[in-house]
Amino acid sequence: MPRPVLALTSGEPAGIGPELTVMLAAEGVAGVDLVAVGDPDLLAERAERLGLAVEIVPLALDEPLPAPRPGRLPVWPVALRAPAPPGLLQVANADYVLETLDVAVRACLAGRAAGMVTAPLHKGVILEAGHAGFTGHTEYLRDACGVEEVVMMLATDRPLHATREGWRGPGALRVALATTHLPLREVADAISAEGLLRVLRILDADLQRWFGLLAPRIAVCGLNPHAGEGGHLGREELEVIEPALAALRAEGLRLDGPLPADTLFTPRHLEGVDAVLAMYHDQGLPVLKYAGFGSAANITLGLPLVRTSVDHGTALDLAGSGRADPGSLRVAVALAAEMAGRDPIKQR
Ligand SMILES: NC(=O)c1ccc[n+]([C@@H]2O[C@H](COP(=O)([O-])OP(=O)(O)OC[C@H]3O[C@@H](n4cnc5c(N)ncnc54)[C@H](O)[C@@H]3O)[C@@H](O)[C@H]2O)c1
Ligand SMILES: N[C@H](C(=O)O)[C@H](O)COP(=O)(O)O
Repeated sequence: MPRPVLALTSGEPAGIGPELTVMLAAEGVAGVDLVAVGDPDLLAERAERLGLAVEIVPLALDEPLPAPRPGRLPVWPVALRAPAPPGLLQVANADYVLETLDVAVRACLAGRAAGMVTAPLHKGVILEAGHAGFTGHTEYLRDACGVEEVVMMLATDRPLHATREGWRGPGALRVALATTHLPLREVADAISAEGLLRVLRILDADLQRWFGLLAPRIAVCGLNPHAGEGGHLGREELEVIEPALAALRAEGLRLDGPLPADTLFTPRHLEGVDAVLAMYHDQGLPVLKYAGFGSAANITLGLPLVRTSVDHGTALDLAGSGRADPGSLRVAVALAAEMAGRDPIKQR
């Protein structure tokens, strides 16, 4: 089987993305043709700063890739708009970051890459550059691919309580989100039965498609403490979540809940569960990151392409220091390669 080509966008240029990219290139990735998307001079500078011997090979999208070897990094070039010293965000480089995503999407949709892996970007600086409404890769890729709904899911291969096979197997912890990046004040209003139907259908379908989990079992969190305490602590469970789950059960989905989130994330309740749907970002992701920060990956479900990402942000405090841990990037690349090899449906 040919090695999958993966496009690795190097992320916010002032953050740790460029140095993680060259770290990975220096150590090499078995079984994958990794092509960075970013500024070749920036990547060369970060490699030199870290004392890494990395041969940067700029290429046009349609040029053949050189034979992969540790220390060689093919790059689909995108030019920085302004110098990018580590740790110092430049509004002028927001368009550079978005262009790297556009190039990777183009490569995937044209069949040049089997998937994309993204190093972290900085949402704030992209908003400051005038891209109103920007909320992250997830929704940007949804729009770039022309689909209506996507789902953010993080998975870790080292869950705290796992006893078995990691993120590939039944011991994995996978947490998907019903809502992503919005102020907490707006969360309750953003949860609708229609939205839950869309999210859970995508989650169910893509756990099968990308993870090979037939008839996955999904545990759904309530929104309120104790899942609303029978309506005394909020009525969203009774009026929104339960009706949506009932409709989906009638379609054959295997759903538990809505369950109190605090006890759902305990070993006994996670037993046999393939994924948890949390109602909002900080209901689900702190648990996931506590269990596996540094060895987890972020996956966008619902896209016509493979996209994985790291479990962390731009870490401006570490940028340029060489102290950032490339563990999550390794996991994101390995998972993207596995997903690309599994997909039986090339296009939705
Ligand atoms: N995939 C993504 O693009 C992504 C993911 C998360 C956050 N972000 C963005 O990153 C920016 C900064 O977010 P934040 O400060 O909340 O989170 P962060 O992950 O950048 O940093 C949180 C803490 O974790 C540490 N850390 C992060 N990555 C590390 C690594 N690889 N090795 C060692 N330590 C690491 C940092 O030094 C910091 O102390 C924000 O704009 C946020 O939106 C992007
Ligand atoms: N919520 C994600 C996390 O905490 O890791 C993250 O911000 C990434 O979001 P995008 O993949 O949409 O950029």
